[in-house]
Amino acid sequence: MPDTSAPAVEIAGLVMRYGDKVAVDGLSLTVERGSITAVLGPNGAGKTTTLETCEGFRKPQGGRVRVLGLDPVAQRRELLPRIGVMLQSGGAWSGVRAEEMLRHVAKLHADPLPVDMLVERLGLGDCGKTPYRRLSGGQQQRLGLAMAVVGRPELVFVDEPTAGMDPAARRTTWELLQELRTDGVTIVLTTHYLDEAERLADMVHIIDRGTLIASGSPEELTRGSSATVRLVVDRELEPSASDALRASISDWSAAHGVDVQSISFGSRTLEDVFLHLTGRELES
Ligand SMILES: Nc1ncnc2c1ncn2[C@@H]1O[C@H](COP(=O)(O)OP(=O)(O)OP(=O)(O)O)[C@@H](O)[C@H]1O
Repeated sequence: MPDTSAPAVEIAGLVMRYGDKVAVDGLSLTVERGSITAVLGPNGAGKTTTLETCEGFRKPQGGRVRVLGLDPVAQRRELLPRIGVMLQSGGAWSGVRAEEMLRHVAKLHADPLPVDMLVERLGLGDCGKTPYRRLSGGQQQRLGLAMAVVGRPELVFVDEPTAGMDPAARRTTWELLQELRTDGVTIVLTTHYLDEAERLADMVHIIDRGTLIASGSPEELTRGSSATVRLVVDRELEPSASDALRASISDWSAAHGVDVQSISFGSRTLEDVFLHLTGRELES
């Protein structure tokens, strides 16, 4: 019987190397069931390597990984029917037509989602007869996502799901991921897009150089401390208004003996969080 009480993913002290290069350096994190969890980090942070280890494509060189309570390498046959995987690229034969590929994958599953519904939902109708190699990058991504979810998995791993997509395709993809979560599917995605993590994820794990540097909901991570005052107004301020505000705050602070360390207009974002923690920009 599957263990339904175990977290969706448990990673404890994971170490992964390529030769001398340490790609994942003692990473520990947990993914709760039914959540959308984003693993956020810059290029080369170790996101894909971590995902590939969870998917059973790589064996941990140190530490322990459990997915739905199972060892992804030793219990791969048991795990595979319960997870969906969207790779960063590829995953289909170059000459196969998009819809044909999806129907083929659907047939591998006991109770697949209706292919027509997925084709329609992901806007793949126009390119259903197009060979895979002629699809645009965004279309290949959407087909990859459809292939990952067609088997009604409990847990889906998606690597950079919207990389290279136009804004409309990104929105469609986000909506589909949110619908899956509503249906109880757990989603683990990697991204280096801050807005994607902020808009979509219930939980964000920020990793850098193979190590976890912060975890929390987007609200928790961007909240700041009680020493941070955030003023939200209902319209854009003209430059003169922010000058006047600055002057008033400065007068008030002087009168109350408060030392204002910084005033910023606009909110703290995950980019600020990353910069604060690492001293580097995420999307450089
Ligand atoms: N097959 C490989 N051989 C050697 N080094 C590798 C290999 N795959 C990844 N690396 C290195 O391991 C580190 C982590 O790579 P990984 O792809 O896991 O990071 P990532 O966070 O997914 O990056 P990206 O956003 O660019 O995909 C990087 O320094 C990368 O260059």
